[in-house]
Amino acid sequence: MSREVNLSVIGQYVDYLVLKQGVRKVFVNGTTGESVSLSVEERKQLVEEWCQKGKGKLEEVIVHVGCSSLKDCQELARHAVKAGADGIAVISPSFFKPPNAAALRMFLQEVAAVAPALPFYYYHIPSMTGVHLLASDVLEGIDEMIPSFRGLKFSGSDLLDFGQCISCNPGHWTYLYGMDEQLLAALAMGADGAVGSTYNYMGSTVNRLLAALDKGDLAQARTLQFQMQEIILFAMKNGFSLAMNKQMMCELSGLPLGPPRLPLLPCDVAKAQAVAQKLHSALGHQ
Ligand SMILES: CC(=O)N[C@H](C=O)[C@@H](O)[C@H](O)[C@H](O)CO
Ligand SMILES: CC(=O)C(=O)O
Repeated sequence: MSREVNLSVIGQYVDYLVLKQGVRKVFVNGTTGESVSLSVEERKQLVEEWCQKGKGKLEEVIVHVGCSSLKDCQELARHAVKAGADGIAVISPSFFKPPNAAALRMFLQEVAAVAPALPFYYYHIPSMTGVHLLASDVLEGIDEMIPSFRGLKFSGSDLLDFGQCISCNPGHWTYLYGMDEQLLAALAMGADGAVGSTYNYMGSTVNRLLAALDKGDLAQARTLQFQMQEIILFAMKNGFSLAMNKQMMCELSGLPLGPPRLPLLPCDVAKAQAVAQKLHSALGHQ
């Protein structure tokens, strides 16, 4: 049961994101996209489909090209250039873990070097990689090593580390925060934007949060963050997982996005439906 990739729904999914959620920037083949469970060939096909179907609709397509093998990362980075991606991102390898921040920087440098014209991001997600290096240590001196380095996708809860990453900005780095339940705190710290699994169905909510903050309406931004927290906490109490997130994406988009691939197991549909119900009531729909 290899659970095949279904390329045919991507065009419709782009329309759903743009029209229903107001999401115009995507991060392809990341955690939610189960990139590490896919073959290099499948990842290439997905990138081509997203870039083609997103043309004229999406503003930015960042492609995650991280793998255990540096060679595979490089192949995917070269492919992302050809496919027309706007940027690439890389996680730390996690079976053989980099022994220190310098080793991870060297790994990132070797990937970035084959696609020097593409903006390059380090994707920090210690809960998944088990690599608990400080992101701020990884960033030390990275500007000189990787001229295309443009920033960080930070999916961790350590706002001390995140703050230190922001305070060392040479001026042209972008910070994307990836813990949806505490985005507002990260924005206060200086995050520029957000990438997260729940924005597949709370994209419009997070857009309202960002707009409220831009207007200086902190009370409204808090209200929206608390609503998002209520939904995420309810999901957590029901066993939130990548599989549940994917089922939520099916429920909310109405598209057959399918179950995850092994070793993950599908989520109980009734649980995802209960979370979807919670989402509607917390956000005041219906
Ligand atoms: C560890 C993890 O999967 N992080 C995701 C993004 O990177 C988040 O979007 C979380 O799924 C979300 O914040 C819920 O905890
Ligand atoms: C959600 C997210 O950040 C990812 O899929 O990588």
